[in-house]
Amino acid sequence: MTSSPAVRVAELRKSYGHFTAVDGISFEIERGETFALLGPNGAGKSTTVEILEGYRERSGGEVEVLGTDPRHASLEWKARIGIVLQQTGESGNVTVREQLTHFAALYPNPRAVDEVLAAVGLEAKAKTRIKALSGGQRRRVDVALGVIGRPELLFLDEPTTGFDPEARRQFWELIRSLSREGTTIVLTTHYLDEAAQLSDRAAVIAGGRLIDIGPVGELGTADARVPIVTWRDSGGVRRERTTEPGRFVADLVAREGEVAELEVIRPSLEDIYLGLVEAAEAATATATATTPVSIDTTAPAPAPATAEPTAERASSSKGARS
Ligand SMILES: Nc1ncnc2c1ncn2[C@@H]1O[C@H](COP(=O)(O)OP(=O)(O)OP(=O)(O)O)[C@@H](O)[C@H]1O
Repeated sequence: MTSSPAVRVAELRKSYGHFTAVDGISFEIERGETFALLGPNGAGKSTTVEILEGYRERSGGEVEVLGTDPRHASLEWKARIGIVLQQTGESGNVTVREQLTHFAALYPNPRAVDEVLAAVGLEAKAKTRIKALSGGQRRRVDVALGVIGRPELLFLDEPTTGFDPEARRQFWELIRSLSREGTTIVLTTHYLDEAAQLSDRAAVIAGGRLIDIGPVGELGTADARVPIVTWRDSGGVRRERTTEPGRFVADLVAREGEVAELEVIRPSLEDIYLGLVEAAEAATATATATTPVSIDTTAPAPAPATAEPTAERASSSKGARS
């Protein structure tokens, strides 16, 4: 058992032509941690994760995943990693059980197919062909394929998109049980409640830069985390921000007796996240506005950013085969 982190990223950079998608990001993920990567569309999350998975080349910086540079990943290394992609093409004529059985055979120490079927709530659909499943049920197959190989490190990219509320709760339980078994989990999601429920720590990325990182309850400034007490009196709904909500409520009740619609609201991860992203976007806009632009009429026009073909990522199981 080694104590090196599961993931170590130092000054990671990725450019697509002239466009810098990831701009010097550094972080570490401890073994056994559930770590969320948050950020608006186009922030650079998928690019970062694809580099960690070994499906995309980086332009600069250092990356180590389970002690290996993903650039030089072996088949053995790939078998230790599970991947649930944002979108997969898992469809076809085979049944759910056949698909899981087929992929389980590719790993040295797979989970039992029945155990995985139960964990993702697909027992009743085991004999159904994948093409006959609903979108949310197919997503569950994606998750099942990501965990069947008993990965040490599991990447989940928007795992619960299309899940109904019950399926999401069930999925959260699955992730918690994987985490209890010691699996390291890297979660990319736009559902901030999901990140708050599941993650130990989170990183927020915007414009290719890391704008905050820490335990989910400690992101943002202390000021942004100040609770708000709300209640109703004859003048309408009242709100008060206070770092001592208990004392404030005790004083309020001592003064006015029982008050209507009393609530102590702590800013959610979503509130904190939106504040962080807004501040980062405002800082970028200010920096852009104050940077003098010199126009060199003799210089050739810059070439358009070259689009790099989308990295050929595949489900973990395919990764293990290739
Ligand atoms: N193959 C590519 N060629 C050129 N630019 C790309 C390529 N892939 C991504 N980009 C650009 O890099 C930036 C980061 O994209 P990325 O997919 O990493 O963002 P993201 O944070 O995962 O976004 P989302 O939340 O929408 O999935 C975007 O501006 C995107 O347009």
